[in-house]
Amino acid sequence: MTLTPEPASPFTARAVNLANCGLVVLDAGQEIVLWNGWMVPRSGYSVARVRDRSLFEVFPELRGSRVESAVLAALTEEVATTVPPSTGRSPFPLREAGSFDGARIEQSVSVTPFSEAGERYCLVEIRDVSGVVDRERRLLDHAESLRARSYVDGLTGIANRRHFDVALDRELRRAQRNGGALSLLLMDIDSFKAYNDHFGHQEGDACLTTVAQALAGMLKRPADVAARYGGEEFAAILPDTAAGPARVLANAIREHVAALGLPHAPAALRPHVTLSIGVASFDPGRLDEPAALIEAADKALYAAKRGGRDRVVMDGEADVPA
Ligand SMILES: Nc1nc2c(ncn2[C@@H]2O[C@H](COP(=O)(O)OP(=O)(O)OP(=O)(O)O)[C@@H](O)[C@H]2O)c(=O)[nH]1
Repeated sequence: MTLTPEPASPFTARAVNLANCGLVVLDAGQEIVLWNGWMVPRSGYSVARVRDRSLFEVFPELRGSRVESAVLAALTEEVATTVPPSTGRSPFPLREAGSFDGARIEQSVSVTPFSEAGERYCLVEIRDVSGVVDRERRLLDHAESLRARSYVDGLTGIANRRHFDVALDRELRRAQRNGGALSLLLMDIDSFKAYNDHFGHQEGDACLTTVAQALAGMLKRPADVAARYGGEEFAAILPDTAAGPARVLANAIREHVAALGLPHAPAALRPHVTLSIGVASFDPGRLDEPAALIEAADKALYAAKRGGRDRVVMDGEADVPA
């Protein structure tokens, strides 16, 4: 099985053929002088097929690859190189033993120069790292899905508070830079304690989810963010939206939620679930930091509650007595 410049002892040949990786030795002319048993079923080439042929004649697609550079560096400069698995194509057209139409195995290739009896050679070791690469891929996918989930509210499926904080900061900076508009809506389900007390906490959760989805459905622009701000409180970040259009949208959201006709508790103001909404808009020098904007929207929301609920109050109207 093994091909060497000098006949290998049966003991050495057996060990080389048992190695759990591809072992290929090239002479100074890049011709194959050793091809171990691991290579045969994975490449489909027997020792006889590769004998005295250049590695690059056997595998023309290696020309111009990192493996060719590594072989040249080893044979001309005696430099050892490891070619790690890459996200692109694996260098050698090797497949699982016995499967010639399956996927290429992922490979880590090292090329090491050595001299023997005044002749220069290089040893090419090819390891099957498919398992490791596969695990890494799955870990990356998992990390990505965890990252995505960490920005989503587990109950309602809309953005969570963390997402809201990041988005508000980003959009405020953008508004600062471009001198653009930005509005923030803070929304609270009216008399939600009564809802929970009457229907139970589970029904309360279902109601929160329905309202959250209804809110998200009302925001049409890609940069708009609908978020669960806290318990039964929601927020909407509306980039490029001045106070006037924000009021119109806030009223549309309020009406849309009311029109869902979700039955409310007898103790509530209306027979159906309603929202109170506070609106504040980016105002350079006054409301240009997240905390200030949130405080203004919260004050407006509080005024909406004091004013009788099921209404929209704008920043600035908040000080008007109910
Ligand atoms: N089911 C459910 N209830 C929640 C959740 N988070 C907060 N709540 C409830 O929401 C209710 C909020 O009540 P309050 O802050 O007293 O306000 P309210 O009854 O909505 O009254 P107003 O806001 O003044 O209209 C509390 O009973 C909380 O327990 C949640 O995740 N699920």
